Amino acid sequence: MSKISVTLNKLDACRWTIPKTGGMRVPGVIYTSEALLREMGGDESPQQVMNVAYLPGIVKYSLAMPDMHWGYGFPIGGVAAFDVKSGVISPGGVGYDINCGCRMITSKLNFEDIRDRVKDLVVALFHNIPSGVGSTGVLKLSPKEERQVLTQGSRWAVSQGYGSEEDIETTEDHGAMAGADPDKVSPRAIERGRDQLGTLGSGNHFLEVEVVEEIFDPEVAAAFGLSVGQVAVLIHSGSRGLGYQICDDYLARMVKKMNELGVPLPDRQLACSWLESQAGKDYLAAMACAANYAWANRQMLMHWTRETFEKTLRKSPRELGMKLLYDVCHNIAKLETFPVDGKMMELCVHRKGATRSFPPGHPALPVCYRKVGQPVLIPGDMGTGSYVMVGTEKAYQETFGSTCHGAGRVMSRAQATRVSSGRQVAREMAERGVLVMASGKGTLKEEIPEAYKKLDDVVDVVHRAGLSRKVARLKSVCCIKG
Ligand SMILES: Nc1nc2c(ncn2[C@@H]2O[C@H](COP(=O)(O)O)[C@@H](O)[C@H]2O)c(=O)[nH]1
Ligand SMILES: [Mn+2]
Ligand SMILES: [Mn+2]
Repeated sequence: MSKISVTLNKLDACRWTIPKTGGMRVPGVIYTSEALLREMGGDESPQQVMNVAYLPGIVKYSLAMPDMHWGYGFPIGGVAAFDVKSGVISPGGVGYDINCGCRMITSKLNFEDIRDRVKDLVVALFHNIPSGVGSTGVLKLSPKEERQVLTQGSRWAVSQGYGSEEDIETTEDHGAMAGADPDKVSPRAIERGRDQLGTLGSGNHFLEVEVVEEIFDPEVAAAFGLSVGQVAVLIHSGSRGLGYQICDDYLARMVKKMNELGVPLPDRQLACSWLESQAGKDYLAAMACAANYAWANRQMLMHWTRETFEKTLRKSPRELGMKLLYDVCHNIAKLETFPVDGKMMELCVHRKGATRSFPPGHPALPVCYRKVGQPVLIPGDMGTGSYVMVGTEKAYQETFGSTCHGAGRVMSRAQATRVSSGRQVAREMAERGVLVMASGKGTLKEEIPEAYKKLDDVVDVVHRAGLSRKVARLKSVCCIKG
């Protein structure tokens, strides 16, 4: 990567701009705060915001959210939109874990109902939800079944008895992205996807039981079915080895053809293809397959979560009332329409570690949320919990309908492991009132809360900037990690 120094000009309390210099086609805009910027130290993600601005067809600006940190090519927390006619698509702008995302399940339970059963719950969840590096699930898909998963997404899982029609209604894109073509997925990726459906993954992926601690917006909270003291579950997982392999395959194909693009780029990791080229179309069709796999995956994980609650607490589905609040993706590229300079424009919006944040009235929202806006799920770390926010008109106008996706790392995994050397992380978490279990030997050390920015700080920025509004804060009670 060529080294260029980054000039950051403060625009207002929440925004810094990077002026257009060199080969940049648009300026950069970073949503953050003085404190978060200071904490980032030497992280090279502002440089990456600049690099993304070199890509052909980019519209308005190259954006980053306050949870930003270094990623492959594009920063994590990055958002960039490209004209579908003159722009490109880049696998590094989506990320290796295609359609990594979160889903939240609300319940009729109050913390009092589980207070004495938290240990039983975490043990049962850990036992029933396969997790860890390369973990395999209970299914070994036939080639025909896997093609169905890749094209039908959540609907395939529901057709097999994992959940209900109602779950599909409250999943982004109804849990299936159009245009998925399994013929654009390599045999190696298909092989990797065969036995990993219904598995959580490793490290940062988790399944967490949480309790609603504070409500900020009573009207929206009521529409989302949230109240203080209520028990909810947050699941964070993605497309497993299949998505990783698709990203890797298409990066290799696009890197090989970088010269054909005819546009000098500051970083090979920005490998991309014209949206109208065969490689661009093939990547979109393969990416949609991975997105659908991830939705089916989270649907199955949710099904086993419901079953685990039923068996452990000896309650019926009706008594538990475990309802899918919403499922959002935070690593994706989507063809969407936005106003640009007073005209509606067809764009390919890359959200890499960024969440869609659509406003009230948007036709893509389920009818039940159309009056209030899209639920936005923002996890923090295993010792903290998460926020539920709501999408806004400001995000629609300013950030191609996007907001942050989490707290975002401040330490690499290696750094976190060094810092926590000799510490009993599970015990520390228990002292904070969170029971944690992990598959990976080093996972808890890599995932210490200090490895992430403070969730309150990140959420404050997007709330003050108007990119999404606070609805509720939830506290972790127990968590299983990969
Ligand atoms: N509530 C929890 N949040 C967590 C945990 N581990 C990570 N995180 C947050 O999730 C996002 C996900 O981002 P990704 O880029 O890794 O997909 C991350 O930024 C953290 O803020 C957890 O155990 N519980
Ligand atoms: Mn992921
Ligand atoms: Mn993720």
